[in-house]
Amino acid sequence: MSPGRHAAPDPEQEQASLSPVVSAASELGYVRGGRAVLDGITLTLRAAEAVAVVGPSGSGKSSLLALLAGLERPDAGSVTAVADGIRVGLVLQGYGLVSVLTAAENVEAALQAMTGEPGLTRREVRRRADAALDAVGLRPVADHLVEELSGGQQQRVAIARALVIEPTVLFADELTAELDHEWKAIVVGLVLDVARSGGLVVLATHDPDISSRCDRTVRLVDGRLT
Ligand SMILES: Nc1ncnc2c1ncn2[C@@H]1O[C@H](COP(=O)(O)OP(=O)(O)OP(=O)(O)O)[C@@H](O)[C@H]1O
Repeated sequence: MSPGRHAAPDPEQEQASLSPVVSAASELGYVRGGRAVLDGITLTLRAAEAVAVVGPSGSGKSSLLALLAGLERPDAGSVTAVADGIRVGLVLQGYGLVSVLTAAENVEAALQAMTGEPGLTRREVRRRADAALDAVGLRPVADHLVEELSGGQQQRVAIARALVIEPTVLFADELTAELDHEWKAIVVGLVLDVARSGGLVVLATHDPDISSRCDRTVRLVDGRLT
């Protein structure tokens, strides 16, 4: 037996073996309607991890995601995106799709908005959009207007739009709220693949099936981490 095999882990060595920090929140405060929606949130998020944000309705999960994604500004503290070249995929409540465009056009728009992909031909954009829609079972309705799709189909378009850019960070709010059991399992697998490929995934969820598949859970109660 090698000497020191049972020695306590060296904290410095443990730190070195952790994945790089992608985003860090420090003492975040967020006030809306005259009350503290989030208070004193300090959180370190690393590459290659899937983090579930759980807590009762109204505890601040969506607000925390919005701050981490840079969609809202904190009233106290800060969010720092540490890694370079972050490509962020978002699946928000309400989805934010353009209802008078087709499913494929919505997904293509995300690719076209991407910087750093010179020489992406029209044909290649469509090919990638079709592949992303195929992964969520929507290839047959790729040319349908979003407003003609069901809620669950619209949710899957939003997921395809987030995944098509091959995100290095993915924030999703109630990712599978409108999906049946079968699609839920498939979509959660696709999203967790982002973390398995070295990305950061942050999922706000009420669903224990989803949080149990994540690497780590952070719990909010009344805007504070518990
Ligand atoms: N713009 C706003 N104005 C007033 N109150 C707000 C605003 N945004 C959020 N809140 C309040 O902040 C609290 C947290 O909301 P948030 O949507 O972040 O919670 P949540 O945990 O995601 O809830 P749910 O699980 O129901 O989606 C709620 O009480 C909400 O009413």
